[in-house]
Amino acid sequence: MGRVGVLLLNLGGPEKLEDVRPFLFNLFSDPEIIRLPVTWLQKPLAWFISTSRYKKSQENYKQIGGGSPLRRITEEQARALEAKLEEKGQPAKIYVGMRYWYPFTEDAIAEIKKDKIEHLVILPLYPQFSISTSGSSFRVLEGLWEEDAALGDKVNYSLISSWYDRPGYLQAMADLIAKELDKYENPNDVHLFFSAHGVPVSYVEEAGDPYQREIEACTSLIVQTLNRPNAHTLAYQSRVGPVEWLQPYTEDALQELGEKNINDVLVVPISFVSEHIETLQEIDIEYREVAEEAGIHNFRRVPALDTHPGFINDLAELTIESLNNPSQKFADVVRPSERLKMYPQERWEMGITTSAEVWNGRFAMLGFIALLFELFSGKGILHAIGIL
Ligand SMILES: C=CC1=C(C)c2cc3[nH]c(cc4nc(cc5[nH]c(cc1n2)c(C)c5CCC(=O)O)C(CCC(=O)O)=C4C)c(C)c3C=C
Ligand SMILES: [Fe+2]
Repeated sequence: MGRVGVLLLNLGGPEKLEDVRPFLFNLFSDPEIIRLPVTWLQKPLAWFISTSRYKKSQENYKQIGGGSPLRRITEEQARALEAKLEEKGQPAKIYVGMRYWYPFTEDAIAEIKKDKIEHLVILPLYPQFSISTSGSSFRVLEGLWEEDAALGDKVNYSLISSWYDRPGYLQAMADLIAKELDKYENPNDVHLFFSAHGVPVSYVEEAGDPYQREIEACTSLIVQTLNRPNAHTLAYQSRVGPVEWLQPYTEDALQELGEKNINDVLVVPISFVSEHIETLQEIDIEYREVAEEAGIHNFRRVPALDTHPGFINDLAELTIESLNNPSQKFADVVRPSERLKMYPQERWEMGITTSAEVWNGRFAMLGFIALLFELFSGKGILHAIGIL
């Protein structure tokens, strides 16, 4: 076999407070995150949302030390995987490609070309597939392959779309949970609270995203592997915007546990394998407050896998299996139809409803864009009637 590379895909995160706004702009420019009926509105909308959201988001990053640890942890995972592959007799160079911040996926591919890699394993660091995460990174890669015939000719790639059911990963998760459970006075009485990152319902119901199915299957498999008598709940966190996301929402599920007088809750984050803002800030700070208010006073969390040896070993085995077996290609991966509007919600309801708010938002945005246009061009209705 010729030169082997592994491309680890991840979301990326702002490393400094000044990065937050351009990071959010990149995120909301992605049509797999927000899709509008007219493509030319995508960038103005991304500008509008990132501008209105970044201060609040900066406050959250301030609470975790001023930036995301995602790049550092992903690079540590890359080094650990490289060492494990070497140990297993399958040397490979590992690359990190982030979707919304440095090092970008495009830069990783430029390195891969420069290094003359012949076999590339594309491995997203998301255990479950979603159109909004692995799917979005695959789209970027597919575009690069289409643009550059030399890539297709020289780099033989192997795509892994999800791996939530791997026994090594499940065992690593079960080990982490068991270790935390055993720190409680009565481990069997602790309620396990699986918290997954949410996605809008339309992704699953209209675009056919397998994410919810994979999250549910993953939760059941972890519970089976753990093999303890603890009760458990699955809920979805990190909702953004006015549309309906997967339910139950984490805050509602915590409220419900509080009403049932459950005091010992252990949160298990399952959509992501590294510590990041949604574990360190959202769960550890925001949801802890929600839990306290709901009467849950012993609220703890299982740490993310990061460079857990069993997990890294499983990634190495997955890489070797993928090199030896034919795998999926970009065209095999679930994608929404180009015409599908994934946000905001389309169903109309009367009264002060989500739909009404969405339409208000749309009109406000159009008005805002028209105002910007007038300010820059000096032409328009406000000039005509003498207001500007
Ligand atoms: C499997 C994990 C993730 C899914 C699914 C996902 C979907 C998704 N996310 C947003 C909006 C935001 N995500 C943000 C940060 C963020 N998202 C994930 C993972 C998933 N997102 C991670 C790991 C991170 C954090 C990176 C870090 O900095 O540590 C943010 C920015 C943070 C904030 O301002 O709150 C936004 C916004 C949408 C809309 C979406 C599905 C459509
Ligand atoms: Fe997200």
